[in-house]
Amino acid sequence: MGKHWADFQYEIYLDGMTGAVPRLPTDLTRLEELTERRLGPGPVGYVAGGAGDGSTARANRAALERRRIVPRMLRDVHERDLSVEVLGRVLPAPVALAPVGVLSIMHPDAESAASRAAAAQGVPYVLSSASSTPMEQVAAAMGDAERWFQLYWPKDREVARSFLTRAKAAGYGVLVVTLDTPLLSWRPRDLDQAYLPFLHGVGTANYFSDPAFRAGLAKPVHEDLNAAVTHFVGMFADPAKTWPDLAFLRENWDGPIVLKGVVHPDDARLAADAGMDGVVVSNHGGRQVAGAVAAADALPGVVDAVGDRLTVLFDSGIRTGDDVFKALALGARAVLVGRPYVYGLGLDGQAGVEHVIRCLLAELDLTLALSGHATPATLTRADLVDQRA
Ligand SMILES: Cc1cc2nc3c(=O)[nH]c(=O)nc-3n(C[C@H](O)[C@H](O)[C@H](O)COP(=O)(O)O)c2cc1C
Ligand SMILES: O=C(O)C(=O)c1ccccc1
Repeated sequence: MGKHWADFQYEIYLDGMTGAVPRLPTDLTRLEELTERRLGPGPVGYVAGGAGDGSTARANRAALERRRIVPRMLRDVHERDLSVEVLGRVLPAPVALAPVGVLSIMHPDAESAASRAAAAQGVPYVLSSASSTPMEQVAAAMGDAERWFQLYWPKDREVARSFLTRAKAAGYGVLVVTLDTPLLSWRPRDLDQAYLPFLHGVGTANYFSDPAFRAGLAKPVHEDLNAAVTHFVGMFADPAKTWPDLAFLRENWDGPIVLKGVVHPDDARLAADAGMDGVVVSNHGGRQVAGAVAAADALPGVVDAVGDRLTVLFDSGIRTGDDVFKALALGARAVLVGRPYVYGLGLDGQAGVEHVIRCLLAELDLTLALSGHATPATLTRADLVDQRA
C-alpha cells in the first residue's frame, strides 16, 4: 500500500480548527505572482521567463488545459497506490523535481533545501550541472534518498568524465543528459534587465570545484573570477555534438541514461538505437525554442514511437495534480516539475518545496480517485478528450 497523499487535505482542515491556514496557497498556479512580489523582477524574470515572446511556455499550458478528463464512476477507489516503477526503481508517486540551475537566486539554502524537501517526501531530486551547490554537498544533504544527476555535456572531455565519476561516487543513480541547450536561447526578460547569474559565478559550483575544470585555469578561481567564468562559458555546452557522441556517455556511466529535451519521434528512435534507457519529452519549460511544439502535444507521438523500448518521462507546464494525470494518460511514466517548486523554495525554503510536492500529489491522488482510478497504471488516452478535436 502506498503513502496516503490525500491525507494532506484533512491535515489542512484539522489545523484549521485551531485557526491555522496554510502558509502558501494550495493553488500552485498562484505562486509565481507571490514570488515576484517577494523577490523582485530579476530572479523571478529569470525563472518565469521563456524564449522569445513566451509563446512556447503558454502553449505548454494550453496543451494541458485543452485536454479534459472524463471521470468514471463506481470503480472502488477507496484504497489507492500512486507508486510507479521507473528505470528499475519504485517511486512512491509518478513525480520528481526537475533539474533547475542557480537556485541560490531564490533562497540562500538553494539546492540543499530543495533536495532535502524531495528526500523528506520521497520523490527523486534531479540535480542540475549548473547548481549553485557542489553535487557532493547536495548528496550529503540527502542521505541515501533517490537522486539523479543532470548533465550539461561539457565541451571538455576530461571535465565531462570527471562530472560522471563524481556523480557516481556521490550516489546519483540516473544520468539525465539535457540535449536542448547547446546554446542559451533569446530570452527578452533576461536581456532587457541584462540579468545572467553565471557571469557573477552563480550556478558554477560544480565547475569551480572540479579538478579537471580547474586544471584548465592559469590562476585559482578566487584570484581571477573573470577568467574562471570565461572558461565556464566556453565549455559549458557543445553545439557540435551529434548522435554518435552518445557512445562516450554509455562507456562512462553504467546506470540508466535518460535524454532530456526530446520532442520528435525520430529523435526518440535514435535515442533507443543509441542504447539509452529513457527520454524526457520536454521543451525546457518553453525556455529554449520560441514557437516550439507544446510538450504535451509532442508526448503521444514519442510514446507511440518508443513506448515499448524506452521509459518516457515528461515535463514542461505541469502546475497541478490534474496536469500530472493528463501527462500520465498521454503515456508518460512519470513527470518532472520545475517552476512550481522553485517558487516554493523562494517563498519558504525547504518547507515551501515540501508544500508544493504535497499539494501536487494530494491533488493528483484526489483527481485519480474522483475519476475512477486507484493507481496510475489504469490511465489511458481514453480518460481524456481533446477539446480541439
Ligand atoms: C530557472 C530554470 C532553470 C533551469 N535550469 C535547468 C538546468 O540547469 N538543466 C536542465 O536540464 N533544465 C533546466 N531547466 C528546465 C527544467 O528542468 C524543466 O525542463 C522545466 O522547468 C519544466 O517546465 P516547468 O517549469 O513548466 O515545469 C530550468 C528551468 C528553469 C525554470
Ligand atoms: O536557464 C535555463 O533554462 C537553463 O537550463 C540553464 C542554462 C545554463 C545554466 C543554468 C541553467
